[in-house]
Amino acid sequence: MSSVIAIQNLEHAFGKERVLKQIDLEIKEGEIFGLLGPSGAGKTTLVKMIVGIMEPDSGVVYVKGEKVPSFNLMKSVGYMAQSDALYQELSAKENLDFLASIYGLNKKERAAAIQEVLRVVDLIEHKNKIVSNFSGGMKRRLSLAASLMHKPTLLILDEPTVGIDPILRQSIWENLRKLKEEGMTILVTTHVMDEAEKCDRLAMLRDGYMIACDTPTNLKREKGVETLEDAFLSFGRSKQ
Ligand SMILES: Nc1ncnc2c1ncn2[C@@H]1O[C@H](COP(=O)(O)OP(=O)(O)OP(=O)(O)O)[C@@H](O)[C@H]1O
Repeated sequence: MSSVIAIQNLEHAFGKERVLKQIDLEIKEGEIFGLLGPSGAGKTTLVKMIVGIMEPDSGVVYVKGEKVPSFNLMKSVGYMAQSDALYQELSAKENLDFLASIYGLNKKERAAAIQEVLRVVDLIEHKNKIVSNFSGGMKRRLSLAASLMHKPTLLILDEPTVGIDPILRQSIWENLRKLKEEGMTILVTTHVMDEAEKCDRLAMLRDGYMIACDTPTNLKREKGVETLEDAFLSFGRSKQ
C-alpha cells in the first residue's frame, strides 16, 4: 500500500512552547487513521500542517507525493475543521450549493453532488432548513457533507464528533466506514478512546511527541493491557 501522507521530522513552537516534536508519520492509502491525544497535545496543529494552512518551523509533509502546501492538492483533499464554517442564515442546501459553485460544478453536477453528500450524512429531509435552526450535531454533519462535496480521496477531520450524542456519533462512524470502503483515506483526530478503537491504525500524541503508532490491537498487546486508555498511559510513562 502506498503512503498518502508522509511526515518527516516535523517540529513546531508557538513562542517558547514546543508543540510538535520530531514527528515522523506515514498514513497509507485506504486506511482510517486516528490521531489520539488529550486536549493541547498538538493534534489540530499537526492537522493544519498536513492540510497546508500552517507552516511548520522545520520538517516536511508530503501528501500524495506532493510537498505541502500545494494548490493541486485542494482538489483531492477534504478538510473539516474543529469549528463549523457554515453560513448560518442560509439553508443546508444553499450552503452546499455555494460551495459547489466555488468548486466549479455545473448545475446538474451540483444537484447530484448535494443530494449524494446529504444522503451520506442523513440530512436530506432537513435540506431546506436554515442552518441557524440546526442542532450542534446537525451542523457537524453538514460540515462533514461540505468536506465531501468535491469527492476528495483524502478526508481530514478534526474532532468530527465533538458535541454529538452517541447515536449520531455511531452513524457518523458508519458513514466513515462506508467512505473507506469506497476507497477514501481518512485521517481523524479524537480524544475519545472508543473512537480511537474504531481506527485501522492510531498515532498517540502527548505533549507534542508521538509516543506510539500502530493498530489498536497491537498497541494494547505491546503493553499487555485491556484498554487503549491504559496503553496510552503506559506509553506516556515510558516516554517521560
Ligand atoms: N495559534 C496559536 N498560538 C499560540 N499557541 C497555540 C496556537 N495554536 C495552538 N497553540 C497551543 O499549542 C498547543 C497544542 O494545541 P492544539 O490545538 O494543536 O492541541 P489539540 O491536541 O488539537 O487540542 P484540542 O483537543 O483541545 O483541540 C496548545 O498548548 C495550544 O495552546
